[in-house]
Amino acid sequence: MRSITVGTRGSSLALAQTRWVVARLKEEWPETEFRIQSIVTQGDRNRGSLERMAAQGDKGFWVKEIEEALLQNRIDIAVHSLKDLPTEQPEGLEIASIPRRVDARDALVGKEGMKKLAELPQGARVGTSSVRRKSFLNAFRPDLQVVQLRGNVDTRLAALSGGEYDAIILAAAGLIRTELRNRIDELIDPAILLPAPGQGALALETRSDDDLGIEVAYAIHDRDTDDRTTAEREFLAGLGAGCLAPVGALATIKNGLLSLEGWVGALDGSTIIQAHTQGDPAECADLGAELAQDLLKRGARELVDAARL
Ligand SMILES: NCc1[nH]cc(CCC(=O)O)c1CC(=O)O
Repeated sequence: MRSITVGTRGSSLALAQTRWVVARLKEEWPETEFRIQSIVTQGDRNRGSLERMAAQGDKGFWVKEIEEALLQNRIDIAVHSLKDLPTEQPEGLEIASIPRRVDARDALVGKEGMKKLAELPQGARVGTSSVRRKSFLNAFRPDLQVVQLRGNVDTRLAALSGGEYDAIILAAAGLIRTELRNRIDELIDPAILLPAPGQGALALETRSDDDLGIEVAYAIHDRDTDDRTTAEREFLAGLGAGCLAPVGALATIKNGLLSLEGWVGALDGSTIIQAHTQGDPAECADLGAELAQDLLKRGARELVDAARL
């Protein structure tokens, strides 16, 4: 029996999404044995210094050790949250497959009586770790107190029960994949808060010369999700930004037409630049790159750079 080792981070979300991937792969390749191996990354070790890493422009802190394990043949397929994966692939590695996206949206989880963003009382304390969500909250509801909230999904929910926050915002996909869908009080309309590029999608990464690993991973590839997230990630790359920038993007495909929304904001919400484009899904990469150029002409670089300082 041939055996494939699938590597991922050790968080409950990483393991849940990897078990999902392996179950799907097993359906396609019943004769193959799959093992799961968890790997500790720099992001897991140094939670407190995430901001410093972002300031230094370090983009790979959730994936570096996992990519080393791939390159050293310790694992054959790596499972990442696509939004954590830098837009440039290291030499010798490639994204072999992007499975079907779950839900790209952000979710609000609130205390009793704090179940909708628009209905939160003045001054409510909202926890989030992301500069994108912070920028948006400051723009949409400047009266709210945006409070730092770090850690994995379980830690964040525990902080909410601990009473430190009135509500928290996190990716819906993370809750759905860890079977906490029932905790979601509101799926925030992307017309209000655009998700992070690639949010809610996974990436299966392999060695570029591993034909077997690529073939195995590709069996669960989803073309629509690939086109959509390619447009979003080219937009992010075109802005010269990474996953810790105040950048939102969401592509949808309807009747054979890809629509892409892009957004960049100042951390304090004082400035927001947004734009929209649409076209043939086959042109997804160009659509993303062009939208980035559009926003750069309107001052987006300054906003991306300001968030780094
Ligand atoms: N940056 C952490 C991270 N990376 C992926 C997810 C959620 C799952 C996804 O977006 O696919 C999360 C947590 C969050 O943003 O709430």
